[in-house]
Amino acid sequence: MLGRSTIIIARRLCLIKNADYIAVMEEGHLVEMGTHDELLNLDGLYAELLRCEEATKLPKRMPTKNSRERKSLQAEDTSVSQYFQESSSPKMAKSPSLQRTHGMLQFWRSDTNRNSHDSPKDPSPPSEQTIDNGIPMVAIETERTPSIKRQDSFEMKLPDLPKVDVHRIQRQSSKNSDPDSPISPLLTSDPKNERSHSQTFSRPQSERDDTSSEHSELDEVQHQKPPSFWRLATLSIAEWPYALLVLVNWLQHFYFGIMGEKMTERIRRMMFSAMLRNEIGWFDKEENNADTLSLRLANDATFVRAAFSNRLSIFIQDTAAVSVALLIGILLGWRVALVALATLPVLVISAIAQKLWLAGFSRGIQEMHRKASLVLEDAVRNIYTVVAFCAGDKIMELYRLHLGKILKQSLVQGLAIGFGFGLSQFLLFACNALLLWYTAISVDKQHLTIATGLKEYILFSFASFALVEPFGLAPYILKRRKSLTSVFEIIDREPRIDPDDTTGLKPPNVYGSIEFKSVDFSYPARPDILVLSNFNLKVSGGQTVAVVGVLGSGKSTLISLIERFYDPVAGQVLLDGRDMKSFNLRWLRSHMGLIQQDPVIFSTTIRENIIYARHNATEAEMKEAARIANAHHFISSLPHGYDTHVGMRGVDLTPGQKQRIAIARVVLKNAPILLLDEASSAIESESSRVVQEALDTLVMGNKTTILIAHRAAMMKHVDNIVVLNGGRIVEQGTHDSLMDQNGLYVRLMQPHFGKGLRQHRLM
Ligand SMILES: Nc1ncnc2c1ncn2[C@@H]1O[C@H](COP(=O)(O)OP(=O)(O)OP(=O)(O)O)[C@@H](O)[C@H]1O
Repeated sequence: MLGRSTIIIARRLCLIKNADYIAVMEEGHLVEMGTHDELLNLDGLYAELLRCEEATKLPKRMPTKNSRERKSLQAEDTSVSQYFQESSSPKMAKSPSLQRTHGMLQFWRSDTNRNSHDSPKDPSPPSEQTIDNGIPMVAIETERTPSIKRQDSFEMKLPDLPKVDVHRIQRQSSKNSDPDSPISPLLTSDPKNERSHSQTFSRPQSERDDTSSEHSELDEVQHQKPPSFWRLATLSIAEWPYALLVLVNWLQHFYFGIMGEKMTERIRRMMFSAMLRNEIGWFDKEENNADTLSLRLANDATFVRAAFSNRLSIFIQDTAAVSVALLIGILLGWRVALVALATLPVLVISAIAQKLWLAGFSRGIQEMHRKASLVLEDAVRNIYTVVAFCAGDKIMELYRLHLGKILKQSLVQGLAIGFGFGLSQFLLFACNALLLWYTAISVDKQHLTIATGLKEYILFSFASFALVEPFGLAPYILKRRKSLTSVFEIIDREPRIDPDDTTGLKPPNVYGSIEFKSVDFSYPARPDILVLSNFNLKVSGGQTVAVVGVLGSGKSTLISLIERFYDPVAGQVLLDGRDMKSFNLRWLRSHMGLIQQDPVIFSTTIRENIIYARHNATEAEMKEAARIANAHHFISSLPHGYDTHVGMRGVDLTPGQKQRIAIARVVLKNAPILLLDEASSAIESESSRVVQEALDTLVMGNKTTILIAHRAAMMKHVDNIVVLNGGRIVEQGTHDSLMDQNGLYVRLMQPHFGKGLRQHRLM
């Protein structure tokens, strides 16, 4: 360490003997300083510490030759410790100087042991006035004035409260207790007697006394042996439950965990299939949008698991704990058990009130926070408008207003919550205090021993927690009962149009004639607005009918009614002269090929997307369908061909490519009825040409086709054109006849004209 300043904080003093300076600290003060030799000559704290360190190096316990010698040494120890106990008050014993003295006493004891071992015939301790090195005890006490700590002075200032003479009661209770009873050590055990359990069960005490002197040495030798594994088998009855507890806990979590996982999986599966079974009208509702449903699927099932599986395990555990506690409590002392029972309702009410109180209050604030965050959401969504109108300050002001309201509400609620919470806490502690008070009274009146009293008190303290816990769960379940009911609402709901209904007709042949007979229709989400009113239309089998009209005139609605996504409010939709409702729904839909305005592409491969229509289609059939749809060329040019993944909802494809895949799917399905909702926009011009060619090929067949079209070129090839306005047919005929009429149809066929027309609603 040459050329370097070194500061060592030493715990082993022998390491710093050669240090230039040794500083001895006590309670933050420097009390001694000097070299090793100087400090030894000073014979102060350093010397004392050194002696203690030396003492700890000695063997802790020197073997004694026989029990008589040990007894005599114990007697000496006792006399010396009595000397210290008597000569210093309990408060004084806490002072550091006296602790040091005590450390010296320890040192002296070991020294004595060593001496006794060396010269057993002269076991007498040194004079009471001197210990080791002849340092006078009195001198130590007077030299180092004991510092009185804060808690000492606090204790001294306490009023002289009445105290229960614990020692007297315990002496009496130990006299009264039956040592031969096998239950007594279990029921009256205290930490001091804890080790006596196995002794009690193994052998009566009287026998032990007789043979104690002979066996004590043997016992000692046995105790010094390292415990073997088989010693586990000799655990006493009191110790076995702890081992069992581990096993039972493990089993509880294992089985309830499995049960919970299975339950979650089953509920999710049931919810998912129940959701898919519902009619389209159900999905139109605001509360059943995709985001909400996926959230419900994720959260509600987990909640049911939490409510039933996890809570059930806690409930069973707590019920068992309370029952056992009550039983033991009554066995130990029925009086205290009755008082504990009386306090339980108060505990339960206070716990429930506390949780309901908190849940109720937080709900209001949460709602306010939600409203405030809507301001931000609105601003972010319309950020261009906000920035363009320099409306940032205005939005900020609005948000500040919301926050101000929340602050005001929170202050009021904070006070109320504080009071409610305090009250329920008070009740909790008051019940505890009552129990403790009554236990003390029972001990004082000698209805109970102090050990039993303490056990009863601790037992009921734990039992009250176990009792309150399941009731505490009630508000959680109440609060989330909406989720609980929502799960069963979804699972138990009977769909208005049931795809799993197997009772419907499945005729072997379909001619494909479709008729709308006096149909009134409004969407379930907007029941007051009639989209179709007294609508009549007949499409013969194999005929191609084009439906044109302004935006929102009800064209797509016709297709939805044919597919039975919805049922008419009044009137009938007929297939081959029979009400659509009389057919089996799966059969009906399998005879229709639908291409929607915005084609649906699943996030899988192109192959999977095409064969979605017919899973047993061969490779050749699939490719032929793609060829008819003008899709084979572009698919083959992709690196993975038909096995190309199209990304989420087909984001990797252009709208035209998506449209052609959808057409290929319908071609593959080869259904006798075609329903085409032609996209009027969103297809790039190049793609538009190939898409239109594909559609033209599709329409040219001899299938019944209902086509929502926007192109004049297409209209020339159709058998009948229906012009809709406000849910009514305003014109009908071939292209040429309608052109001659020079009505709405002519205007609609002018490029981009139809979009400017407003529809007339039927109310
Ligand atoms: N699911 C729905 N729920 C409620 N109203 C709807 C629903 N679908 C359509 N509508 C309304 O019904 C009316 C007719 O819609 P429809 O889609 O049949 O018109 P469209 O003529 O096909 O229009 P577009 O050419 O834009 O597709 C419109 O006013 C529309 O807003």
